[in-house]
Amino acid sequence: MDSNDVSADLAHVLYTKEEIDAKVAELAAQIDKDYEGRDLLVVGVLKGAVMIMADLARALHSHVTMDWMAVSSYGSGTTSSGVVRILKDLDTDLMGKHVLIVEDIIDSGLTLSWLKSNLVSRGPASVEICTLLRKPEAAKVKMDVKYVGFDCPNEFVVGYGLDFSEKYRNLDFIGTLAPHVYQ
Ligand SMILES: O=P(O)(O)OC[C@H]1O[C@H](OP(=O)(O)OP(=O)(O)O)[C@H](O)[C@@H]1O
Ligand code: HPA
Ligand SMILES: [Mg+2]
Repeated sequence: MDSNDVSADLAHVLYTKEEIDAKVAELAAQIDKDYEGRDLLVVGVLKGAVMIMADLARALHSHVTMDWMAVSSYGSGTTSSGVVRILKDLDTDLMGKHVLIVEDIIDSGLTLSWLKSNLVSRGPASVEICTLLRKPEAAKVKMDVKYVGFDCPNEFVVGYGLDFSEKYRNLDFIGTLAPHVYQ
């Protein structure tokens, strides 16, 4: 095998490109329906949400504007520190806007629960959450999430925006990392 082949670092494929594409189309159709007649601001959470944002935004038929926020709670490890830092704030004033936060994953839920209350405090008309993945067994806080792609196993996952030490974000599928990579 090519020593540069990333597939050697993966234990299992959880969601193929085709499964992700179908799920994103499903989420977009539901969002279009729910926000019919309303302008929507989609907020992508850098960097993990780049792939889902790009694909979801293109699948939406509603009028949307896009903005980005960068927060970090993981650094280079595999567990959340719980300390959320804003690395880049929004350029948009949220007052009176319908906001949809778009995330790649809800793991402990600490990042999004902090982010949601931060955005709610800015006076928007509404704030909802769309996440491609959620780990129900890892939840440390209870959160109301309107749009969920897949409930996934409580394992460290990579691909389609999700990284381990900044690697594997570019995979077009999602898989679990082989233990030898992080142990
Ligand atoms: O539910 P939680 O346990 O808080 O974890 C989820 C968050 O962690 C990851 O971001 P990370 O901080 O690794 O930054 P990144 O998006 O740049 O990879 C992921 O993209 C979510 O934002
Ligand atoms: O399982 C994960 N993989 C990659 N990044 C993450 N951030 C939170 N959970 C994860
Ligand atoms: Mg990360």
